[in-house]
Amino acid sequence: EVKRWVLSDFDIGKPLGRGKFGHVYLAREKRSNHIVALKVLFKSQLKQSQVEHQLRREVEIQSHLRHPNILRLYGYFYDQTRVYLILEYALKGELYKELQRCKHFSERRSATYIASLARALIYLHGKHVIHRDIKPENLLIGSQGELKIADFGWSVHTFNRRRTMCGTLDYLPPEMVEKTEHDYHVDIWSLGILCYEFLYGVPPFEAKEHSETYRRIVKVDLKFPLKPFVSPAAKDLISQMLVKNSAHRLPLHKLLEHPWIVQNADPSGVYRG
Ligand SMILES: CC[C@@H](NC(=O)c1cc2[nH]nc(NC(=O)c3ccc(N4CCN(C)CC4)cc3)c2s1)c1ccccc1
Repeated sequence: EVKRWVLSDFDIGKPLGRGKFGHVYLAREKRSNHIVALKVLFKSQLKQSQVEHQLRREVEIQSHLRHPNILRLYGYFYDQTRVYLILEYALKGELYKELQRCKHFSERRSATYIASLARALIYLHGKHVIHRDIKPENLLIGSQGELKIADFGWSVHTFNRRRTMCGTLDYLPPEMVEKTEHDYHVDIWSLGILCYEFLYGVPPFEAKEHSETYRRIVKVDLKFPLKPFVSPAAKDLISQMLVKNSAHRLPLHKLLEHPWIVQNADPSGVYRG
């Protein structure tokens, strides 16, 4: 009984943002007056980059997920030239812009976000899904200030593997940089990178040249600046996640019991400022 959507089912509003292969618009479904985000992707660009299979997987995976910190995908449709994804509207926008505005987040805000993302990843991994692209640009903020993981374009079911990668290198764990096999531990690494960037405002292995970032990642050349002040407990958590041997990274359920999370994360998963 899957509904066949068409563009005329929606009133299109202002453009919300843009990403690879297309734009996302505010939209209202006419019959229900339900506000959604309509992601419009160009078939020509998808074909050119041979990512149609990735988009099919994104839709397949995201449409079956139900979690407060994972952006809902309600449906999709296409016409001659474009593919449309009907997505949950995240009212407070893009996390990376908020991070740019604040420079870096407090320990309480960072811990609250990291704990909610850990719970979302536990849910995902429980469904044998790896997101593989956890970074500020793929995180949105809902109406209550809660984080929503968006853009499952790089997610995979664990039984199949990926070959090529593109986009920012900063979040890649050693095993993906060295193109060895990888599994759900990659998301633990990326969450550690994210925690560092929330607290310091920059990712830990950032460098001018890609080759230098590569070298720092595979070496796990982790340094903690003196400014801004970050507690030893936070550094301890990050150091337990950014571990080269993926099997030795702190498991996500252990992360939720870590003293820094227990003492700083708001139990509701919502940062109220
Ligand atoms: C994560 C990238 C991805 N984006 C989505 O899928 C997206 C899905 C989705 N749902 N809701 C969104 N909300 C917004 O984008 C948004 C942006 C700014 C807003 N504000 C402006 C400042 N103001 C003070 C508060 C309100 C509010 C909502 C987005 S983006 C993407 C990928 C490819 C192509 C397009 C988009």
